[in-house]
Amino acid sequence: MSSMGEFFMGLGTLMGSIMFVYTMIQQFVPQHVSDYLSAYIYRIMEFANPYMEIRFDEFTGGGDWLKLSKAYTAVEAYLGPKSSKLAKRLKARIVKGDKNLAFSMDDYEEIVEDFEGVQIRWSLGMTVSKTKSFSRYPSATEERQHLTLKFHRRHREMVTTSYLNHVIREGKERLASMIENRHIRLYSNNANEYKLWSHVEFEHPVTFDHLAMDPAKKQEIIDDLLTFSKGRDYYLKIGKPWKRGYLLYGPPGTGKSSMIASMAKLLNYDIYDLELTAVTCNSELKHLLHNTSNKSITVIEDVDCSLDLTNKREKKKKEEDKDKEEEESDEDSKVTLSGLLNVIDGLWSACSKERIFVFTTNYVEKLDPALIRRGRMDKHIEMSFCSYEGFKVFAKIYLDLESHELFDTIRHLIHEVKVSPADVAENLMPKSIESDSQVCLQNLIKALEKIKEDEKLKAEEEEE
Ligand SMILES: Nc1ncnc2c1ncn2[C@@H]1O[C@H](COP(=O)(O)OP(=O)(O)OP(=O)(O)O)[C@@H](O)[C@H]1O
Repeated sequence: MSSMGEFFMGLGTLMGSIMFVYTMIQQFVPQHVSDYLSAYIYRIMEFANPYMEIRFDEFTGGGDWLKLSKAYTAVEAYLGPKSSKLAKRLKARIVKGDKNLAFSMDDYEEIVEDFEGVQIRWSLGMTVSKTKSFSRYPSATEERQHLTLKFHRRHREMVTTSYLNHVIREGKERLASMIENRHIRLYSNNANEYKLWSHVEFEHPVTFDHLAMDPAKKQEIIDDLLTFSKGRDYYLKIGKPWKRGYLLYGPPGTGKSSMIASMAKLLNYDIYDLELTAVTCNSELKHLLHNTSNKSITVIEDVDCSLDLTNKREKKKKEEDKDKEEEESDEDSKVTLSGLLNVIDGLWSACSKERIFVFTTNYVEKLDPALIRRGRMDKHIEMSFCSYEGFKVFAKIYLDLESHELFDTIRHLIHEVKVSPADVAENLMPKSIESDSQVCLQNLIKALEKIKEDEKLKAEEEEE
């Protein structure tokens, strides 16, 4: 390690001397001679420097279309444990859910590791953009990190093949285990004006076990999700992007949001809660979706309320010619149905893997058929009023009861009225930890009888 350090000191002195002499000469020679000399000096310096560099930038792409580099992320993960052992200056942070501090290399810090007898130097640098823009995405465009790998050029072959393969493989393995052990994140696109997405740790305790619905239907959904998550080879074989769309529809309080939370918990995917009304145009929508991660669920809740995405468009189409319709829909909102279809279904959708889209609505009949056709929304799931099976799930969870003489009365009542699972849960839930299960069941019966009575009165009024 010291020999590499000594060499760099020696090399630095030599370069410094050459530059000094060159600066002196420059003052006395004409410009064209100076240009000629600088080209030569550059070549001499390159020749004298036996070390090579490979740089990994934090972001790839250009302008506003930056994407976090996968290679950088893998290298960063690989260097994590090495930094805490080798670096003299470290950054420390607390990772939520972990008792220990996590360490990484500080800015401009270097570490040297030995790989099969070869010394390899890693350093963390920073590029700060000179032009301070006032765009919505300053963090990505103005301050970017890069990791640089330095080694002797006689090891070029080994470093660019076996060493880097080893780095990327180990980094990816570490990333996978970090993702498995970390908390699911809930991202939102309208919480912070300086970031595309802000996130919180998603700590919702609901799982599929808590969902009150027909057990066979629940199992079908679980199987579908698990098959999807293991479907890498299948999607490659059929030549389609690895993505799946779910449409959850049904009245309020039937568990659509709880279903999304359960899906994320089952697959350990992050959730991107996309608030369409906060998106100003199709291009911003594209940018937002381009910056979501693989293994994630993008959710658009109450899609019927989100801009002009309902079958109004279909009706208009019949009445007016196409150009006029496009103009009008542009006036209504900048995010158009075709813009949305393009990001979930077009070429852009193939830029990521293992992605789920979930749309929810209380009014499925209002949606444009183009939005929900099979292939786009692969699975349509009706979340409906509470069934006797649903009630049994709540009774088991809240009261630890699997049977009771009052269950029969409840079975008949639930069959006769339309009551949402949310209402059943609300009325059955014990008012205090000590509440008697008999009392809880009686409360539910009273509530169901009241609903039945109200429905009867309403029907009579409508008849009159
Ligand atoms: N099928 C269900 N299983 C278990 N709990 C449910 C179910 N449906 C509703 N709930 C309970 O009712 C509450 C509201 O449910 P949730 O928000 O998931 O319904 P939703 O269909 O998304 O409603 P909305 O359409 O109004 O957004 C939750 O606290 C949840 O615990």
